[in-house]
Parts: sequence; structure tokens; C-alpha cells
Amino acid sequence: MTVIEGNRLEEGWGSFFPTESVQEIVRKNPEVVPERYVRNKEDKGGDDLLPHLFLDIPVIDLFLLASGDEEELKKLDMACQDWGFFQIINHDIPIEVLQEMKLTAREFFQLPLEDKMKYFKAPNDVQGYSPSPIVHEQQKLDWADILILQVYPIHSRQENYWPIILPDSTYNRKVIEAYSKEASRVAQQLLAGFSKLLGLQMEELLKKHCEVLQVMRMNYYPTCPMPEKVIGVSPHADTGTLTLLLQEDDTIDGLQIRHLGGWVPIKPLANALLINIGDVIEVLSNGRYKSVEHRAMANERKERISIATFICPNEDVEIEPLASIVAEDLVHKYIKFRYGDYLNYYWTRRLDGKTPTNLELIKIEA
Ligand SMILES: O=C(O)CCC(=O)C(=O)O
Ligand SMILES: [Fe+2]
Repeated sequence: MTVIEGNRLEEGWGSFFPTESVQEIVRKNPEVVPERYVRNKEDKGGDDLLPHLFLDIPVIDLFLLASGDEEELKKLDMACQDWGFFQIINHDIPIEVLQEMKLTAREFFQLPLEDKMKYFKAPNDVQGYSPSPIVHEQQKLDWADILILQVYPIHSRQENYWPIILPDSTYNRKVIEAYSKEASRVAQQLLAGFSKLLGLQMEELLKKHCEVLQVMRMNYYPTCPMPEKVIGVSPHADTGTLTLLLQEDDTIDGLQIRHLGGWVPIKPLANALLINIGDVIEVLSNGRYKSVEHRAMANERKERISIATFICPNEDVEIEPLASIVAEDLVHKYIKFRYGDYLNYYWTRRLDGKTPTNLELIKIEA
């Protein structure tokens, strides 16, 4: 069964209305886009594309950054002020680990529906397989299916959602584990860079997170006969600290980021990771760095898979602009908040089915 009945709406960010798998919709009828997926221009955030700017998206050499290279640190500073996004090369994640991770995501979405349904998200869970999360019965839907796994801390894992794809093997779990470990190391190196930029001791940003939460979200965007009518992931900014994005196929674009009022399509560099900063860094930096809106578009030619790793503080951590920056800026641009309350607020704001302006509640008007 592909449609799960239910119209319960509860407080909190784990409560979604399950809908039909988009992959199944396309498999059953590849020529049709059901009405609930059809978006108008406003829903999509406009059509103003700036494709010529993609070459300007900064590329950071992680090896140089981690070795304390001042030029690279400056590049990171500019990347986060001007774009909120950058690609990293020389990250030292073995190619096999990247490839196996991509293959694992592909193998999962290629499973027959009955097998994928074994990992279907329970109504109040965040983890699990489902179509893109929704919180409102009338909400327009995204053209994507996803699998969310919380990887760290280890005690937060819901093992029942971790796919076992090859018979009698834990191969895929090992792959997810190996990639996540590397992603965690890369995130720590980036946080060490941010610590320096924000005038903190080397590891201070990491310590502020207490127990870092690391969540993997595998996104599957099926082909669409009318890609201009739908949206893979609605415009949003990420709520966490950092996001690391691995894209399965360098030749398929889909991700677009907000820049100078328009949308810049990202062309993935082979074996690079795309990084964006989330709301937490925006607040800690007192708005110096921006958590930038982005969206994923569907494609007529080929399905697309991306694997996002979100690095977030523990929900009990309190976030506020760093005192040293406020002292320089002479203004506190955001109020202090508990991270878990912020997430609840974020999901409640999404009730209207519109793009939430994440930081609007905690922003202090100038
Ligand atoms: O698939 C992509 O390129 C973007 C996904 C994304 O923005 C997300 O998972 O938060
Ligand atoms: Fe995102």
C-alpha cells in the first residue's frame, strides 16, 4: 500500500501527514504530474536564474585550511559572507567511501516499494523513509522521497530505519557509518576554521555543541515530465550549523542557491562536497555569515540523488551571538534561544505550507 491514511496534526517537528511516494507516482504514470505537486511561480521563489554566476561559487581547499593557511581562511570568510555556500576539495575522504555512499543511496531507492516500506517513518518519528515531510493537509508537495537517519550521537540512532540492502550483509550500514565518520571529521575541520574566524579558540565552536547531532538525509528526485511545474525541495535555509552535500552525479544539476536576488544553479565539482552554513552560524556570527536560501529542482531527463549531512547542536544548547562579535558590532542582532525550541518553532511555522523565514522570530529589529 502506498498511501497511508491519516490526518493527525500534533505539535512538534515529527508530525507529518504521510503521502504517496513520488517515485511510485512516476513509476505508475510517468506522463502525469498530480495537481498537488503543481507549483506557481511564487511558491517556487521565482524564476530569475543567474546561471553565469555558478563559476563564482568559492572553492576551498580543506587541506590548506586545516594546515592553517591564512589565504584559505580568508577565502572561507568571504565565501560565508558573500555566498553562504562553497565547495570543498582536498577533503581527504577516500573516493571509494564517496562512491559506496552514493551507491548505497541508489540501492536503497531502487528497492521495491514493499522493501522500502519496511523503513517507513512512523508518524511521530523524524527518522525513516517517506515522501518529503509535510505538516499541513492542503500543503503543496515536493517532488522527492527521502530517507532520514540520525547518525550521531550513536544512542540517538533508530536502527530499525537503517537499511540492510544486500542479503545477509551489513554492507550498507558500514558504508553509511564510514561516510558519516569522514563527514564528521570534515565538519570538525571546518568548525575549527570558523572558530578562528570568529575569534574563538581552535575547538571552541565544537565544544559549544556539547553532543553534536549529525543527521543524514538522502534525497531522491524522480524524473518529472514537467520539471518547470514542480519543485524537488521548496526554498528553505538549513536550520543547523553546517550542511555537507554529496551529489551522486556531477552531470545532473538540481540545486539552486539564492544570490543577488536570483537563483544560481550549482554545477557539482567531481568528488567535491558542497557546504553551506545554517542558521546557527548566522546567529553566532551576529549575521556576519548568512544562512542562505536554496531549493532543488526536478529534472526531465534523469532522476537525481543527493545525500545531505546536517551538523547541528544538541537541542539543549543555547545559541546567541558571540560576545566578542557583539562587542565589535555594538549590536545584538538575535535573541538567545534554546536550539530545540527553535526547531519546534521552525516546524510550526511551516504549518502554512509557505517558506518560513527561519530567523524572523529571533531577529532583533534594527
Ligand atoms: O538535494 C539538494 O541538492 C538539496 C537538498 C537540501 O537542501 C536539503 O536536504 O536540505
Ligand atoms: Fe537544505
